[in-house]
Parts: sequence; structure tokens; C-alpha cells
Amino acid sequence: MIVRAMSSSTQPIKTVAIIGSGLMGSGIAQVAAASGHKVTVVDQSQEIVDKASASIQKSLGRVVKKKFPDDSKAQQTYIADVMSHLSLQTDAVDAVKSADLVIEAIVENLDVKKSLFSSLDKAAPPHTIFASNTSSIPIKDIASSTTRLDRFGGLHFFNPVPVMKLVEVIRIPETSDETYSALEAFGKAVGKTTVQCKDTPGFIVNRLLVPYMMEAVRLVERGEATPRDVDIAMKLGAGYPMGPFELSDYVGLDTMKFIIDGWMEREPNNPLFSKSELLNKLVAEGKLGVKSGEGFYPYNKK
Ligand SMILES: CC(=O)CC(=O)SCCNC(=O)CCNC(=O)[C@H](O)C(C)(C)COP(=O)(O)OP(=O)(O)OC[C@H]1O[C@@H](n2cnc3c(N)ncnc32)[C@H](O)[C@@H]1OP(=O)(O)O
Ligand SMILES: NC(=O)C1=CN([C@@H]2O[C@H](COP(=O)(O)OP(=O)(O)OC[C@H]3O[C@@H](n4cnc5c(N)ncnc54)[C@H](O)[C@@H]3O)[C@@H](O)[C@H]2O)C=CC1
Repeated sequence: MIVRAMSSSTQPIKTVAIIGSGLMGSGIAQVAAASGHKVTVVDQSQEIVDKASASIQKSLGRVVKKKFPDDSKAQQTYIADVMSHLSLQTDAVDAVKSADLVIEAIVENLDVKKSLFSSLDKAAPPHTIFASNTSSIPIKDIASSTTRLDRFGGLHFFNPVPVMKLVEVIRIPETSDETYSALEAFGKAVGKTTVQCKDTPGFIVNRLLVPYMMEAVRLVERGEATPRDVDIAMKLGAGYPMGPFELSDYVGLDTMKFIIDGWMEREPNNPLFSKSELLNKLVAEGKLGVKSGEGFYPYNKK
């Protein structure tokens, strides 16, 4: 059954443009297409979008194994159907011209996000709702680059998107009730449970999770334990599916650094937001985690 969210003008959200096709953008595109939306995914080069297309197909391969065990024909049909709802391109301005909803999932940098939204604001139709998937940047700061504050909000998905069942829906004071309802309905339409949070640093999950992950890095910097032992301890002693170092590598160390640097700038005296030399060193060396082939741990390059 196809469940579609409603847009602020009470028209159903049918078409979604997703800007950024990395870890998050490709996952959001997958669940949006799988729930019957027409999805356009945009990134900076054809090479990147081709990689995203391959990664979505790989992820769908995992989904169908569970959905249609031992039925390879049904598996292929499902994948082809989801992929037929998706197109990938490199022109964001063109992609938003027919979108009911634009979800931004590009690099965690305020200036880059503002510059993108400012250009999209001029190209998108008046009814189009804008949402950012930012991990840590205030939505109001991003929205200030547009003229549609009432049609702006946050939709914060979790990695890996096809598996994680939560979306945080964020409103700024100007977000209209209709826009908020449409964002919430979209989250539900793609199969997630939604929670509401004010526009505060890290919303709910990251405000609790990132300081914990950073404290694990500081614990290792103080020489108190190895990353491997911290990970084993938190999995077996606290029941987490991944230890904090595995999770940092999974999230991306560049994203972790963007988050903590941004918070430190805003609250320089908050010890929870203090920087880590080890994290900074790894990022400077290009060791960004699973996506670059090495972070705290080495990975097989794909
Ligand atoms: C930074 C931010 O702003 C916010 C964030 O996202 S913070 C990060 C939040 N995410 C987390 O905390 C993730 C914590 N880790 C986990 O939950 C788990 O380790 C995990 C789901 C990622 C992997 O689970 P696992 O049991 O170790 O591995 P695996 O067996 O491969 O996967 C479990 C299931 O998920 C599925 N799966 C995993 N990744 C998938 C993907 N990308 N696409 C589709 N399915 C996937 C697998 O197919 C498998 O399904 P079955 O159980 O039906 O076989
Ligand atoms: N990694 C994670 O676990 C999570 C990340 N987020 C947030 O989602 C956003 C994206 O993060 P990831 O997907 O992890 O990053 P990523 O590094 O995997 O992907 C970002 C993509 O955006 C593209 N991009 C950059 N500037 C662009 C532009 N101007 N136009 C089009 N594409 C552009 C890049 O080429 C790249 O493919 C960030 O804001 C991040 O904080 C939110 C939840 C979880």
C-alpha cells in the first residue's frame, strides 16, 4: 500500500527532491521511493550519483532477502519497482522545480547549506516545503537563507536509514502547523516513528549520543583503555549494538568533527563540547571512517 504525506497546501506530497546522495541522502531516497514517492536525488557529480544508485540497490538487496525469502523473482520485481520511482541527477535547481518536498542531506556546514537553500528558494514553487537533515546546526540558521520560513523544518533521519526507525521532526517558531503536519506525515509515510523536538543543538538523540561518543574518545586519549576494549565494554556491558568507536566510524569522523566544532563555537565553556586532538588528527589525515576505508579502525575499501 502506498502511503503519502500531505503537503502544506493539503496536496499530497508526491515528489521529493533529495540533495546530497551520501550515507544519508541515499538512505532517505531509498525509503521515500519504497513508499511510493517520486524521488529525485542530486549530488555534485555523475560519479557520485552512480555510486549512490549502486549503494541503494545493494541496500534494497538486503531488504528483499528479508521481505521475499527464497523468491528471487519477487525480489527482482520489488527492486525494479523501487528503482523506477528514483532518478538521479546533478542539477539541484532543476530537481526542485517540481518537488513538493526538498530534503537537504549535504555536508554539515552552515555556509554551504545556506548557499544551497538560497538558490533553491528562488527555483522551487511556492508550495514546496524545505527540510534539512542536519545533525547539529540550528534549523533557524539554515532557514534564514530562504523566504519560506513557514515552510521550513528539520527532518532528522538516522544511519542506516532503511533500518533505524526514528525521525526527529523539528520546527522553528515560524514553521506553520500545516508544514509541521506535512513533515510528520512524511516521516510516518516512509515507515518511521516520529518525535518532536525544539530547534536545540543536536535535538534529542545527538545531544545525548555525541557527548557520549566524544567522551569515549577522550577516555582513550587519557590512556585509560583502547578503542577495541571500550567498544567491547559498551556492547557487552551496556547493550549497545555498536561501541562508540565503531559508531563514530559508521557516522563519519568528518561529520562528528563538524558537529562538535559547531557546538564548541556556540558554547565554548561547555566541557561536553570540548574538541579532541585524536579526532582532529584522523580527519586531517583523511581517515573519515567506514566511508573512506579507515577511521579508528581499518576497513576493506570497496
Ligand atoms: C549522526 C546523526 O546525526 C544521527 C545518527 O544517525 S547517529 C547513529 C545512529 N545509528 C546507530 O546507532 C546504529 C547502531 N548500530 C546498529 O543498530 C546495528 O549495528 C546495525 C543496524 C547498523 C547493523 O546491525 P548488525 O546486526 O550489526 O548487522 P547486520 O546483521 O548486517 O544488520 C542487521 C539487519 O539490518 C539490515 N541492514 C543493515 N544495514 C542495512 C542497510 N544499509 N540497508 C538495508 N538493510 C540493512 C541487515 O540486512 C540485517 O537485517 P536482518 O536482521 O533482517 O538480517
Ligand atoms: N552520517 C550520519 O550518521 C548522519 C548524518 N546526518 C547529516 O546528514 C547530512 C549528510 O551527511 P552524510 O550523508 O553522512 O554525509 P556524506 O559525506 O556521506 O554525504 C554528503 C553528500 O553531499 C554531497 N554534497 C555536498 N555539497 C553538495 C551540494 N552543494 N550539492 C549537492 N550535493 C552536495 C557530497 O558530494 C556528498 O555525496 C549532514 O548534514 C549530516 O550531519 C544526519 C544523520 C546521521
